[in-house]
Amino acid sequence: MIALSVNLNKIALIRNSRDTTNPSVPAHAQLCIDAGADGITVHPRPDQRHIRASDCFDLAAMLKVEFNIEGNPFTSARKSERPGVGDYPGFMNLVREIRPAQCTLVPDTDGQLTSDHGFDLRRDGDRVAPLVEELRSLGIRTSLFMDPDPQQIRLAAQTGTDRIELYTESYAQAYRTGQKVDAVFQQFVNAAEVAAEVGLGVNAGHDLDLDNLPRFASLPGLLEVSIGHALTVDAIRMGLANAVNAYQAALGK
Ligand SMILES: CC(=O)[C@@H](O)[C@H](O)COP(=O)(O)O
Ligand SMILES: NCC(=O)COP(=O)(O)O
Repeated sequence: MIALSVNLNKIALIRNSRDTTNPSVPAHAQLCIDAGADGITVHPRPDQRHIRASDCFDLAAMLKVEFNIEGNPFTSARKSERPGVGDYPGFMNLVREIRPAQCTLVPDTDGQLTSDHGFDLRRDGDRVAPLVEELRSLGIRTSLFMDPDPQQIRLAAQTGTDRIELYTESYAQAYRTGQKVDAVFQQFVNAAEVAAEVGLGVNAGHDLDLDNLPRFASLPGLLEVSIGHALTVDAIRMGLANAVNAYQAALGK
């Protein structure tokens, strides 16, 4: 069964547009869980544009399902520029204190609009491996955000990580345009086969939606998808519980 981890970034984005606690991130996490979500994902960025460090602590205090915290491990602490909002402690400091079930390392720079590439482990593998070792020593399952590149995935195994998360934007784009969907999906199949060969679990995410998910769910060995943007948009139309049910159905569950 492929786990559905709902990313709550966009719930926090709506909240941050006012000085308010509405919508409540923990309350919406509970709605997702009550509707059958298998996990909750957040991506606290240094500018705290959506998920704040405080959200991560609030979620950690109430979640009874897997908590996956995603982010760039090399970000440093940053003072909040917004009155009443706590400072960003730095990604690794946050994860060390919370110790979520899973931590997905993502090579985003601070100013990126969204995540748009996987790790280059030829360049950064020596920096990433010690962090993977530390996180695993804290009992945290690790995952590295990767492009569907077999050579990079082989390098990921050398870091000691438990899993990779395949960055699925190229598949979503192919699906949107109807261009070369089979060929692009085959790249992900090849990547998943290499991951299995080198002993890595396979997660996936970014721009998965109700249209492209059923086909992607046929990926061999897929363990988990984390979905936020499209699911939140669908929830505006059909309600959050119905959206979670629809995504679970799209996963064949
Ligand atoms: C790594 C990834 O693709 C997502 O986890 C990320 O959370 C998207 O970030 P935004 O919600 O800030 O676009
Ligand atoms: N890791 C992907 C994720 O958590 C959500 O990505 P998206 O569905 O918001 O594009």
